[in-house]
Amino acid sequence: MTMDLQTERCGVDGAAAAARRVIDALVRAGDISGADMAGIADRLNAVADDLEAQAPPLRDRLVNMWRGDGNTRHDPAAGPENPIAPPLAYTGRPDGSIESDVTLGLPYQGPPSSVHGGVSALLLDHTLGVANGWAGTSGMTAELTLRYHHPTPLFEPLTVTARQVSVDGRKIRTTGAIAAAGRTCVTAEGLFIAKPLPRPR
Ligand SMILES: CCCCC/C=C\C/C=C\C/C=C\C/C=C\CCCC(=O)SCCNC(=O)CCNC(=O)[C@H](O)C(C)(C)COP(=O)(O)OP(=O)(O)OC[C@H]1O[C@@H](n2cnc3c(N)ncnc32)[C@H](O)[C@@H]1OP(=O)(O)O
Repeated sequence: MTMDLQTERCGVDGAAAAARRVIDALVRAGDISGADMAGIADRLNAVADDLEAQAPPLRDRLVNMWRGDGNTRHDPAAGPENPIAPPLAYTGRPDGSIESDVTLGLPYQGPPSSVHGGVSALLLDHTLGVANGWAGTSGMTAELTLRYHHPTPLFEPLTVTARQVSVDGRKIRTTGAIAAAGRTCVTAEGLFIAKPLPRPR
């Protein structure tokens, strides 16, 4: 049996998805488009003014972000309420592995038509962390070693996988990979140190 690791949906998801569309469309359009960028900047600033005027105190939002004890919804890799997250949606498997299918567009570009190496590192760091959560022993990333075997393509389905390999005292070792069309593009090995951090309450 597998399990969908996404948490409950809530209202900000729709606005975050729209913001994600805007980011993608802006990067896609650029200054060679005929778009009225000054007018678009005014409209986007008006949206930001509205949100800023209604935002709760930062402390309240932090408490809200860290409610519950499971996966969070705000992180920059899988957070459905964070517009800079693609976002990854995980499936956890009984063998301890987790998997996410994602296609990345121009905002994540590094080399031509390829995923930025730092973006791959972000996605793998987070995915290894979620694999630790799925396995039941989580920690802080102490070391993350990446090997970039082949360019990771934009605009094509990618599979991001991870699994916890061992727990030795406080040291947790976890591996993961990003593959495209069955070809491994990036592999990761992480050392995590178990260290409970209190959630803001
Ligand atoms: C990650 C928690 C998030 C909270 C989530 C809550 C619930 C989880 C539920 C589901 C999970 C879902 C999502 C999570 C997804 C993603 C997670 C994102 C991960 C991150 O984005 S995380 C940010 C980046 N990360 C940091 O910001 C770390 C900064 N750093 C420190 O906070 C400390 O540095 C720390 C804690 C690493 C160690 O500090 P410390 O004082 O606790 O440990 P200490 O020094 O006592 O060492 C004990 C033994 O570990 C060895 N050791 C220590 N560090 C080592 C290293 N670098 N390399 C090799 N070995 C090392 C020592 O050599 C000793 O080994 P020995 O016992 O053999 O002597």
